[in-house]
Amino acid sequence: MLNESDLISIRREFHQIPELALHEFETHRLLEKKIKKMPQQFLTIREIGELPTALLVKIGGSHPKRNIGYRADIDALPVSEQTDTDFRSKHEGVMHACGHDLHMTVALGLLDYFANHQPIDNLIFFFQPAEESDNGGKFAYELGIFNGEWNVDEFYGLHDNPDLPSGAIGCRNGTLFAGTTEVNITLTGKSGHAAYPQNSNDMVVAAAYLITQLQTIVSRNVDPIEGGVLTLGKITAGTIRNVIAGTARIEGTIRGLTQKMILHIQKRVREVCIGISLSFDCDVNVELNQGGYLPVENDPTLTTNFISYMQNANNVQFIKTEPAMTGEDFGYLLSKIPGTMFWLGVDSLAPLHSDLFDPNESAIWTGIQAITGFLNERMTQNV
Ligand SMILES: CC(=O)N[C@@H](CCC[C@H](N)C(=O)O)C(=O)O
Repeated sequence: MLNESDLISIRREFHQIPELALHEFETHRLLEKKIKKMPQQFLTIREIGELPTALLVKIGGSHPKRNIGYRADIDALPVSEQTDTDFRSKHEGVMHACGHDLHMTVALGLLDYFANHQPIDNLIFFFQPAEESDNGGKFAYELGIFNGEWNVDEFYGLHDNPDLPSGAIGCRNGTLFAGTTEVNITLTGKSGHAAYPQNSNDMVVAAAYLITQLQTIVSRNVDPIEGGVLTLGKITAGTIRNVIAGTARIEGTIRGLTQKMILHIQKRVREVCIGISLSFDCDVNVELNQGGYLPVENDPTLTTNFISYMQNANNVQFIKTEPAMTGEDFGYLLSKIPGTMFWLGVDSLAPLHSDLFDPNESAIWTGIQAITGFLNERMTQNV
């Protein structure tokens, strides 16, 4: 069986080979390599042709009453790692800045445990591509991969949390994560010579005003008690200092804990863009709902059961958490299959998505102990 040192080494292997959504080929191969080293008596590996970097693994139970699913996302982010660790990313411009390397390692630890200790129920592990973008979970579900003998009766999954103590389990009933909408805005004016601004329509200036006005939506049009987020994470405009940019592109994301709030922010984004179009006499094209994620809604019954176990387990530090404005495409799977998403504390000084993100690896072993304990308890229950 894998011990804590083995698992930390595995995490570091994954950390060095981060890959973007739907391009997790090296990661897929490493997952397969690790899984094939485990006892194969109860274990079945399934490839998915239309989603080649995904992996499904079933552990056959001794007296199965249900199929319990566990999901780990496997993709990374376009971030240039700035940590000075000796196992930093070998893929320039790509980093596991959201801790999905740690998610995979916890899942492998669980899989290894149950490959060595046959569970009562069937367990189905889903190593999922494309959480950060491209809706990997929804794509997989719509392929029908959970049909037939691979159906999942209840689904569990975690996300690492840099603000919780290492190894702590955080959770709440109801909404855990926000819903999201990706925002793409293209401004089209008229390019020209830097020395003759009167003959052009400068989209750098229009974009600057647009961003400033968009950032009044949350501060002036949203109930601060309910909250909402509009982040404009990427802007591209211009090619060189002495050419006036005829186009600009802004990419961002909307977050809200209710669909009503998300639609309200979407409406204001469109209205502000119309205003800029008029005031700068330019075309402003707005694309919304690209890759939007549903809020993560925890199933009341299963989550009450999960929280009850974690609150009473001797080896678990449980923390009841507030809703978060992070998105997670696990929200789609939980809209189809009841289950629970929860946090695993990793005590990182740098936040998620930071180029200095550095989770405490002790969380891996602690998390695996807590989750195996919960799953073993769950499989003895007749509800
Ligand atoms: C846990 C986490 O960081 N999730 C991502 C999900 C991204 C959703 C989508 N691509 C968007 O940007 O809205 C997050 O940024 O919260």
